[in-house]
Amino acid sequence: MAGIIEIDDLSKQYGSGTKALSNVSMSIEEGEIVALLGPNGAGKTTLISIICGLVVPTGGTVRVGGHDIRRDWRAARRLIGLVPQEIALEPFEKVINCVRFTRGLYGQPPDDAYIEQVLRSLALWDKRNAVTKELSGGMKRRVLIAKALSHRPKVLFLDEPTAGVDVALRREMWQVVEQLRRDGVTIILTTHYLEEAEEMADRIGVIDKGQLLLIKPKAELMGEFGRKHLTIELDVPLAAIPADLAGRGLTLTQGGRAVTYDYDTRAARTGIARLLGDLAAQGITVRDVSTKQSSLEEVFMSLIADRKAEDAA
Ligand SMILES: Nc1ncnc2c1ncn2[C@@H]1O[C@H](COP(=O)(O)OP(=O)(O)OP(=O)(O)O)[C@@H](O)[C@H]1O
Repeated sequence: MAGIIEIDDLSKQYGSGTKALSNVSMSIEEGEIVALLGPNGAGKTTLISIICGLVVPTGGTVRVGGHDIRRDWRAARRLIGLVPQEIALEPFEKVINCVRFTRGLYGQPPDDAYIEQVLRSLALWDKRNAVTKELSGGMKRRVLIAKALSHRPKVLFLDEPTAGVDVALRREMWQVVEQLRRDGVTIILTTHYLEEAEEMADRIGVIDKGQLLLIKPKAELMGEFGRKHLTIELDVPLAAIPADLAGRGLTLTQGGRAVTYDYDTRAARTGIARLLGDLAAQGITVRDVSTKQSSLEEVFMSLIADRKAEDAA
């Protein structure tokens, strides 16, 4: 079955000559949350802007709900809401009017019952008559979401929804997104916060230099690229890794009181049993062991670093 968004062989070269996207294809299912990650200038905003009809592609096609975004742009755009990164609100307008106007701009008839539902779901109903300049940063962002939802889109784009906001506000935003997921809205978000993607996304796409490096379910990505770190706490501190254990990828940490060992979770043999045996053979006694899964941040950094190494070769 075709996804709610079907992107096929999409490319964009700006007039300046910059190739911002190269042959990107992906399919997004209804109800999914997809996080797009990539360094600055990777092409994420260009991709979102093309789908939302703000930038014209130089090649390829995009369909939203089966509608081609160029030939059938009106129908495609009706299905889309965009929450931009920058907060731009009319400062002296009441919250409820901002949302009503946006709905009108989409050519939709007034529907105050629906707008009430949206404002309530975003915990803005009590603030409906406040002018936007009186709102906190977190509330303003929620007004942007309310505006983007005002015409009942099926797909919501969030461009760096929590850029520059504090941890408490970020968590609040995650809860809003979780609520939208429960309402069945398909969400595509860009973020520089890896923990955000790890927290919210079903699938993660990594874009670098205009190319989609991969798009995978989060769990699969972590399993495939993830490594585990084993920390072995020692009874007696070591001054150095014994010569017999050199070349085994061990690092002395905690001022010699621990040894860390990185291993591939997919490997047939992790080497842990052998390592513990070899430590015992050296007369090194172990106080405790613990393991830690590498974070998405580490996975992402290693992906981008591999690309840089390939480019340099
Ligand atoms: N209107 C434009 N005209 C010319 N070049 C542009 C334009 N918009 C973006 N670019 C270039 O296209 C490339 C991709 O930019 P884009 O904004 O899509 O990246 P991004 O992944 O969203 O970056 P960031 O994370 O910094 O927002 C960059 O090299 C950028 O300089």
